[in-house]
Amino acid sequence: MRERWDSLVALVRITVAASPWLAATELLLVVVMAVAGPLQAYGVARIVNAVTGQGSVTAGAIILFGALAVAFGGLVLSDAVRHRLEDGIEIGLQSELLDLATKPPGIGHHEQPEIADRLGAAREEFRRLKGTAGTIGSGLAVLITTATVLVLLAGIHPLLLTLPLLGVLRLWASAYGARQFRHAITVTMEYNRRQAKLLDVVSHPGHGLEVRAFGLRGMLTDKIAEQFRLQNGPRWRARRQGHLLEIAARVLFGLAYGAAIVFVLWLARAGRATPGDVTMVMLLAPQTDQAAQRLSDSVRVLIAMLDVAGHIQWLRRHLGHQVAWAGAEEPPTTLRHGIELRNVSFAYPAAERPVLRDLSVYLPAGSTVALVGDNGAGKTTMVKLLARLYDPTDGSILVDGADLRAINHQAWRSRISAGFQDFVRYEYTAREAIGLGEPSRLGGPTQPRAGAESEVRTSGDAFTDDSYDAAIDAGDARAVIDRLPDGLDTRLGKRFGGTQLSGGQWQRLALARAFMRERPLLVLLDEPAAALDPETEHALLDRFNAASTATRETGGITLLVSHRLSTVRMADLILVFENGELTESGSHEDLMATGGSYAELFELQASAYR
Ligand SMILES: Nc1ncnc2c1ncn2[C@@H]1O[C@H](COP(=O)(O)OP(=O)(O)OP(=O)(O)O)[C@@H](O)[C@H]1O
Repeated sequence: MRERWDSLVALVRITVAASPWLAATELLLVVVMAVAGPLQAYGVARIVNAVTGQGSVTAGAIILFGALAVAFGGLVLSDAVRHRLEDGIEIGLQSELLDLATKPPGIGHHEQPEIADRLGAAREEFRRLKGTAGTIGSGLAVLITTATVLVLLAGIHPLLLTLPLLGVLRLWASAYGARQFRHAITVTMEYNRRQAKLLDVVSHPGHGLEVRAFGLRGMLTDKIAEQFRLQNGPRWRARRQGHLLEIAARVLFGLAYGAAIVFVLWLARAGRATPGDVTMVMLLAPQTDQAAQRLSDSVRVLIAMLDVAGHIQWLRRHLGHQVAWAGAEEPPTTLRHGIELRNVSFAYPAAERPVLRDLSVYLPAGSTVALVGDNGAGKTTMVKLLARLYDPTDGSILVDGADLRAINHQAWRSRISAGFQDFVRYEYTAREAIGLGEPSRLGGPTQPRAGAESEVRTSGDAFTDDSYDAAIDAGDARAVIDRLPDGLDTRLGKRFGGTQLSGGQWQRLALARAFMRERPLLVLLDEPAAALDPETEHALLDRFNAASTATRETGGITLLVSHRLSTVRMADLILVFENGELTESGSHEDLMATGGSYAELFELQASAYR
């Protein structure tokens, strides 16, 4: 109950935040229009009585036409107000959800099923909240209409109050059905998420070749249909139950309506009711029915809205808490000593076993460090911890002695450059796709929204052509750019009518991007050239080293993850991982002299090339 109340408060706040004035106007209009309906019936009754010789026609006509004018004017005005209010709510919620999903410093929240479910549900249904003022207003309006109708009917005969009472029964049926349906939605959210994921696999153009080559289409579409069935079975059953209950309540109301008319006719014949009373019952009884219908619609919509508002409120609480772990200190301008991992252990969210265990290692300033080890040994996880996508579960990472947790994560990341195996294919112009390696100097579309906290730290003037040339050469992307019809200004990607690139060409642009940031404190290269042959990877690393002179000047550390030991041997320090633990460390010569697993693997790889 308390949760529902919190959701209701959140719902009202969301609407008022969009525009207090528009929200208040909408509410007022709805209330005024609510009184106008029953007043019209009252006006007609007065006219009928006047025609049969009781009272004046003028008074009845004034009430009738006054109520009609208010209803019409209110309708026109409320339409305009509602649209503006709805737009405000939609824009506000859209950017809030985006902020909630992206503001936490790490990415752990995306991997927690409850957060993923609630984020998915909120994203899918947040537009429902646009109509909050209308729905709450309409509920209030119905209550006012019903109160007016109650007074008018009670004036004729108290027994007629049975009609609005049956309306309450209908309302209960509707609320019960709506609650059952929302419950069915909540318990089937997981199937919805799986279905979305599978749809993404089937419909993503990049997956087309593999899906067809393995003949997976049939199997995947069957799986999608299965998730659809699992999701919709309980939802349809809940909906059907709700409908049956509502139909039963409506039939009961219809019978009571018939009985009420017979009853008031009997009263009129006995001289205990006027012809105006008969007309009024005939007009008001359907209004009670409509009121019950509108109120049950409002209740159904409100229950759905409360669910969505509840998700948003929950996300605010949980993700807001995660935002709190963002530190406030600035990173050092230059690294004087290096980065130390002290007794670091790490387990992924919701995972039972730690992936890294009690890792202690010193990465000296200005050095190139290579991470090697079997698949799943924990190399990428260490890279993610250094980029502060996650915080260690135990132990700490010290940057020149300062705990990384105390450093502002955005400021820290603005001093990191990176090249990954799973790089992003930005379908912008080639200039932008490369320049995004240092967005603060790119200008234009990457500038933050007004009022939003900037993720982009200014680090110098806009790029010159020389900056691009140097990065393109270092990333070995010159041939790719030369073949583009408009050079750097060519739009990339077929989706927006641009030029499509091959996997290797995209990769070279990603590498050029990694060279755009000047004076980084940390360069993270996680198998950035996995799709290239060993010689090209070697040459790339040489270029990276040459370009890293500036990095070394600032004490910057280059961290390279690679399975090719011929490339790795040039590193100052090689760290060998096995099953989440650091088993060997030292220079190539040291490790070869030790004769451990590194030396064994190096010999094995070298013999394959002899
Ligand atoms: N997001 C995640 N959630 C849960 N477990 C994860 C996640 N990412 C990786 N893991 C697990 O952590 C372990 C280490 O993964 P990691 O990616 O660090 O290995 P790696 O040494 O980089 O492997 P590779 O050489 O294959 O890239 C693996 O067992 C993997 O299953």
